[in-house]
Amino acid sequence: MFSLNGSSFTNNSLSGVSRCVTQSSRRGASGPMVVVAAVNSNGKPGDRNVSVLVENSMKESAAAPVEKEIKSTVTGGVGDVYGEDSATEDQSITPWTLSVASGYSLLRNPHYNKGLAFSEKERDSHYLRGLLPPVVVNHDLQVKKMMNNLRQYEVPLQRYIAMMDIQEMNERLYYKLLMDNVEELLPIVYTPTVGEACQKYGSIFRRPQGLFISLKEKGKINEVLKNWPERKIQVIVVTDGERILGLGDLGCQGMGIPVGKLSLYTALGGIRPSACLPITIDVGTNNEDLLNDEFYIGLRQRRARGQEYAELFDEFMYAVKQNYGEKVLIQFEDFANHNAFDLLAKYGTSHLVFNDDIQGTASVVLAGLMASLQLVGGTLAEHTFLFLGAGEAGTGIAELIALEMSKQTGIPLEETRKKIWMLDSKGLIVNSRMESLQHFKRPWAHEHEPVKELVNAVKSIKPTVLIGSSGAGRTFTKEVVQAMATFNEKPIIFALSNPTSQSECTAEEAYTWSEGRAIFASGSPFAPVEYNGKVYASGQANNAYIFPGFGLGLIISGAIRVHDDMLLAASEALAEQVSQENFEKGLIYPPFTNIRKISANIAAKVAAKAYELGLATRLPEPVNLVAYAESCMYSPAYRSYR
Ligand SMILES: O=C([O-])CC(=O)C(=O)O
Ligand SMILES: [Mg+2]
Repeated sequence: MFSLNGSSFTNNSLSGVSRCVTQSSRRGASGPMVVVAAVNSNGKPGDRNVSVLVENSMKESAAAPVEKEIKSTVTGGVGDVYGEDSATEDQSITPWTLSVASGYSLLRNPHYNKGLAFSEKERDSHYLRGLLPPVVVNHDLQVKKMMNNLRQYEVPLQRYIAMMDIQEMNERLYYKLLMDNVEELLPIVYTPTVGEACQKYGSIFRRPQGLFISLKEKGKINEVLKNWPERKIQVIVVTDGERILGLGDLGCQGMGIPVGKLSLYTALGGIRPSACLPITIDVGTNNEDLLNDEFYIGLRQRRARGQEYAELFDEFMYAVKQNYGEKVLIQFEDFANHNAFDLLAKYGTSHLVFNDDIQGTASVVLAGLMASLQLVGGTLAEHTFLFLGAGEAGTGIAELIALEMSKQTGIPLEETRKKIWMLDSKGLIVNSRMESLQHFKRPWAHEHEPVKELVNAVKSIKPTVLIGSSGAGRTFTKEVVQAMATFNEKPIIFALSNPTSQSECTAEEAYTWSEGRAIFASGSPFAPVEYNGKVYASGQANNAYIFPGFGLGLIISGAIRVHDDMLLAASEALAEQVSQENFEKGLIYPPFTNIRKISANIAAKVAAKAYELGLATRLPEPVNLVAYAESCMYSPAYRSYR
């Protein structure tokens, strides 16, 4: 129920407007205020079948006399809850209604705006007459026009900015564009262009996206969360900007990453946009260039560490739980190693948390390896792995591979780990270095003489699989790739570091130097390569394949914790989606064009695992989880407003 005084409401899907009202009314604020009441068809408050009347009351000063206006009521259909269609919501609360002060504000609200697609009837009933030119177009034509416009821009960053503007103008157009043109637009809103966008985020800054929580907000994070206009949050992606892709410390400008990841949660995984919350924790930056950049948008100080950092983070984590409950998924993204492992360990037992760089990357790479075995033969345990880079991605992947090997063979984890070697900036990780190793590297120290150079490690260990997770570009040299190709008929080479500039080698280098024999995948996309008259298309081993479906699976099952077995389930689900036709082209990942179907399959396996492990709270378990996952997905189709 709602109360006009704003003292109580129970619908947890309230728009931000109504929540603001509730707050300001409670405090008796004298500033600009919007009073929201929910009424039933008789105009009485408190019915489920609500109309929301928005009344603008400007009581601020004599210059702004009380202004009352009750205008248009926009009503949606069954399946939508407060303007959002997703069965991850309670479907019984329908229909939804939104009142807007005027047609003019409707056109400026990205959640509801349809632009030229408003019908004649809608133009009549929502005060839009004259505010739009006469033509009425459909969604498809809008998409076609926007794609034509986007393609005029030759510089990817310009396309990124144009996409930002579309998102701010018309959300459903943005998501339809992205979904209908996923292969073309993923490299724009996501890796690699998002990396450049973060580097220049201050300069291209327009309207803020997401929530910025800096040291200035210490002690007030609860209030900050309440400033966000949505109440029913299902996924948070949070970064502190210290290790943005392979680009290093970009401080507050790392915000592009949570924003981009959450766009994918919606477009690829079907989580409704209003349930997604991008957050950047700003504790400063050690990036001198940014500290001296007049357009930098973050705190101009060096990074807080130790207790100051821990306290801010703790306050944040508990405020999140308090505001959004224990089933909100918190995805950690692009933290530096030293924080990434600690935060995951610290909050993994009290919150629904997932580190995409450790766990999402691991799951996508394991899926690619499972698929590769169809091309090269053998079991996982029969292969030997060498990693360049022993940080979050490298050790995360290694651990998941070792776990899967152990499950398949019954050999203890300590033993399966011995099939996996790692080389960091100081050389091969060997027992004699044990004392000085960071804790997350220790399980990977094996008996071997010290080796400094990658090429020498390759020659000595003779891996069948070489994985780059170093963040350092062009480190798989010709000599390294050629060495891999001398003792492997089909060397498996994954150059995972992002963006493209940091990739350990290019697709062209991998195919050319291995004489077309490599099974190659990379974190950032590469165009198909022609070598000796044959075209080689490579796969993108990017966690974008996993996290949207993984998150959907957690949400639809009401999971309260993440478990490694769920990651293994996600890998299996993804590997199963690689078709014979894909294999024939040498592909070990399915194309992104089918990503929603892939995500539904991943979600179903993850959810099934959550039920099996007793970690699911949404009961009863749906009979057909794939169908259920699909039915839960957000659609960007326009609603018609009565
Ligand atoms: O964002 C991406 O493309 C993959 C990823 O998580 C990273 O590189 O940190
Ligand atoms: Mg990342």
